[in-house]
Amino acid sequence: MKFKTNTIVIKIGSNVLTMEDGSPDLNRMASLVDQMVFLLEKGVKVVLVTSGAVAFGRKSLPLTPKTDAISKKQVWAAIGQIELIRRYKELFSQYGHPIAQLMVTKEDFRDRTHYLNMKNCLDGLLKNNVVPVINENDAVAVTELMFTDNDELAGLVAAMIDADSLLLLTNVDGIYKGHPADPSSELITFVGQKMPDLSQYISTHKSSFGRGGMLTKMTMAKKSANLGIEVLIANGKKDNVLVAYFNKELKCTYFEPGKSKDNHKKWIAHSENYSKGEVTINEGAQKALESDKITSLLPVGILSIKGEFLKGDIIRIVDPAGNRLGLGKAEYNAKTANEKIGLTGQKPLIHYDYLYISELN
Ligand SMILES: Nc1ncnc2c1ncn2[C@@H]1O[C@H](COP(=O)(O)OP(=O)(O)O)[C@@H](O)[C@H]1O
Ligand SMILES: N[C@@H](CCC(=O)OP(=O)(O)O)C(=O)O
Repeated sequence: MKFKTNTIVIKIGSNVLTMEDGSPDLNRMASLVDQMVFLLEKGVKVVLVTSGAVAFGRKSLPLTPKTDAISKKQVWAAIGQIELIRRYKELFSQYGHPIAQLMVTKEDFRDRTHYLNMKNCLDGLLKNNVVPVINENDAVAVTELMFTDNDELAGLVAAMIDADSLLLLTNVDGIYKGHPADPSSELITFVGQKMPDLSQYISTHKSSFGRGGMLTKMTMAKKSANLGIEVLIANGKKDNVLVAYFNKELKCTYFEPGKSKDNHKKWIAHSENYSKGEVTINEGAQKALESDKITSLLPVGILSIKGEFLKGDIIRIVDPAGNRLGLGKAEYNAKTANEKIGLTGQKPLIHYDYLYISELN
């Protein structure tokens, strides 16, 4: 197993930062910061995606059982985030390492301008050796504004900054063939690009404070690896986990990275949830897009168009039977696209540079 260590996104799950009774595990947090500083001093650029706001808030302000689930999450997150970031600030300050806080929602990944603004900020922080500390803005992110969990957010951030590695720290050593608590379950240590789906091994069980569970971790890991980022799922509750990572001795589930390194395509590949419309293409166009040739999607290959989209919006591409083929950025709006359906000699609806055809159809 070969690890590269230039830019790394480290995601720390709530359960890593909490003890069994739910109280913040400040010793664990301190140890992880020590190790992040170790990585920084070795020249690694570190971006931290951290959960823990709700868990920290829950401990400091008990709410009556009558409070509804959404309000609870908002109140605890709003209270807990200050505590969480204050602790990180104190711990990194001991070493003189500056940190910065970014609170984001799904909406911030939705359009290209927001996306590029966020990327510009992260690039600026990294250039100035500041560690960005990112969490979802749970106080405002409710229902459709929510990420599935911070694993999804970490994957989006890793793609955005073109990270080399994504390390998802949780409370188990990785993905097991079976329940992790069962001693006969075997840890899957390597997931190759061509390996079949692992979801059969994953139960819906989550840790006490986790949100998405192992299935989102695995889905995000696969997706990020397909985009050329190596991904490791490892146990953040184990001492020296980051040092072991640096020394290439980490016990974990490692996802082999694919070859893609194209940033536009990374953004598009992660945009499924934000797509505004759908275009059905004919068999000829499907063959061309799935071949190794550089091909844009032309109106002549389009059968029909659904939804209202504008220039710059992400649209889904489906085959004549409605199966999903990929995603792309529209070069013009739905009205113009409808007028051009089936016509030759027209500007592409999706340019190759902004086209992502999924390898996992
Ligand atoms: N096959 C499996 N291998 C490993 N863990 C699994 C598996 N199936 C379910 N899990 C559960 O997934 C949990 C980790 O996911 P999650 O609770 O979302 O963690 P986090 O809070 O770190 O994001 C583990 O504690 C484990 O109970
Ligand atoms: N943003 C939330 C965490 C949400 C989340 O994804 O939690 P986890 O599954 O533990 O990574 C918080 O800070 O409490």
